Amino acid sequence: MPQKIFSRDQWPLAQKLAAIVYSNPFEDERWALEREVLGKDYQERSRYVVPGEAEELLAPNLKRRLGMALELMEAARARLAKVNEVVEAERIVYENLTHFLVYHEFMARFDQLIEASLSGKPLPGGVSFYYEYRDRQRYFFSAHAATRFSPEQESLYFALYFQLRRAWLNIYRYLVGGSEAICALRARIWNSCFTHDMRRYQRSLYNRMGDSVTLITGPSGTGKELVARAVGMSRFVPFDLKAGKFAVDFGAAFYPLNLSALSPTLIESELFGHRKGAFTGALQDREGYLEECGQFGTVFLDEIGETDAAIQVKLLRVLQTRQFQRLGDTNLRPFVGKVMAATNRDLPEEIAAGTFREDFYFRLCADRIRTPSLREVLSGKGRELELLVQHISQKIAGPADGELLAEEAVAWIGKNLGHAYRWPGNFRELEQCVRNIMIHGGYEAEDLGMSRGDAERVQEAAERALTANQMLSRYAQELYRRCGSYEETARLMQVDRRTAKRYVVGVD
Ligand SMILES: Nc1ncnc2c1ncn2[C@@H]1O[C@H](COP(=O)(O)OP(=O)(O)OP(=O)(O)O)[C@@H](O)[C@H]1O
Repeated sequence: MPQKIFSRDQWPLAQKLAAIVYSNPFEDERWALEREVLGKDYQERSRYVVPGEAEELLAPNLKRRLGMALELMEAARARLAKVNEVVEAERIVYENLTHFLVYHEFMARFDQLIEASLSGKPLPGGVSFYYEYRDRQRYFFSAHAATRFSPEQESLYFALYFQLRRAWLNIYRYLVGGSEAICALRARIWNSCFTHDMRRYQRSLYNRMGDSVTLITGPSGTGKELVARAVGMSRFVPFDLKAGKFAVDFGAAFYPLNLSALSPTLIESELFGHRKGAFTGALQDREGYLEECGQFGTVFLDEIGETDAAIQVKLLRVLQTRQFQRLGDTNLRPFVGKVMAATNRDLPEEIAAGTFREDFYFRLCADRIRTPSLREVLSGKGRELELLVQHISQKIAGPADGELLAEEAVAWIGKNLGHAYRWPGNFRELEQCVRNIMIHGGYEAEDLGMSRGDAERVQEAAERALTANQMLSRYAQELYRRCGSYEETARLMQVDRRTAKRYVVGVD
């Protein structure tokens, strides 16, 4: 007969503490759970955090939760040693809380590994603290046969929690902001790493996520590449027990390729690799990214909406069969990594226009993430603009002058652009705006006055005697190019979506 290891009073608390550990840290429900557990002691967290700020701001209740969990676990451990059979649900919570405690004890050590890898200098000599970590797990797990694990399982847990820490830091490190839109984006990225069910992920999905392609869409300059890096660098990497280190260096396992910047032959050669002599200039055999990236790597196909039909077919085949050939070679080679793709185009619209293959699209969209426009990010309450400008100013002017530059830039933007400015270049434009303010004391916004592009268009209209409809069509095409969606184009033109599309596709 299975027996309980948590007392009747402790059990609800133990369950909730474990649920927090396995919930998405960027979702509101998780914080609601924390509030429930801590009651009047709960401290609100700051959403407005830029990378590098103290962790306590993000997780102000962590110490208290750790204290509570440790107390429960010591009592449960003593009971566990005395029972023959343990209730399964309690065993699971006991295991979950062990991970929670041990992970936090070793977090700083994980951070050292992460920093080293991101700085391009992974620590030599493997992971020295692995056995300390394992022994601390064993302190709790060895209390009963039901919670003892094989060495492989122990190292799997170690690798999973290293992944957890990487994901957490990567998401915060790259994406700045505390608006609803950015918080929702962070939560979405977390799901792309661990799914919405982290217990299932830990049980069975951790080494299957490479099978799902992640597609990132959103207007230009909204951080699609940042998102791709955050997901790609947060993939599961197993710990090699024999070698005493992780199977690959996560910091070197991300392979970005901008498809709009390269010719079709170069794209193929970069992705698929080639045999010596496959084309002029192919002086020796070469591995492509699909091969080089290996099982734990990620190939990021940026600007996927710009690829020509032939490449779309080839990529579709890779995703369907998980095999490919080097250029000029007949051998089929397996592709075992993950693919991510990004575009600012509206792919369903591209499909309707016949420029993007539908079957390819449905191979790409197993997991979709949309990055919000800067206008959307700034539309909520709060001091989001200040926060973003501060982040940018620190980056470009350094710690000594960052603060001052930020104040100057926020004041300038408030006075000259105001809330109505729509930031067509999104985050990238904001960066350039701050730089201009630093260099020239001001910024010539695209929406202010007539930009050179607009002037040229007016001149063209006059010379070629464009009709009003043709003129509108040029304008609509320009808007569509910048924002990538018919909805947004329609909103900016203040017409309905069908009309906007008619102008974009062309009325003459
Ligand atoms: N939320 C954000 N937090 C911090 N930096 C951001 C954010 N969004 C965008 N950026 C910055 O904006 C710039 C553009 O980002 P990125 O290149 O990832 O955009 P993109 O969406 O891939 O653009 P494109 O479609 O033109 O390729 C980068 O310098 C990036 O660091």
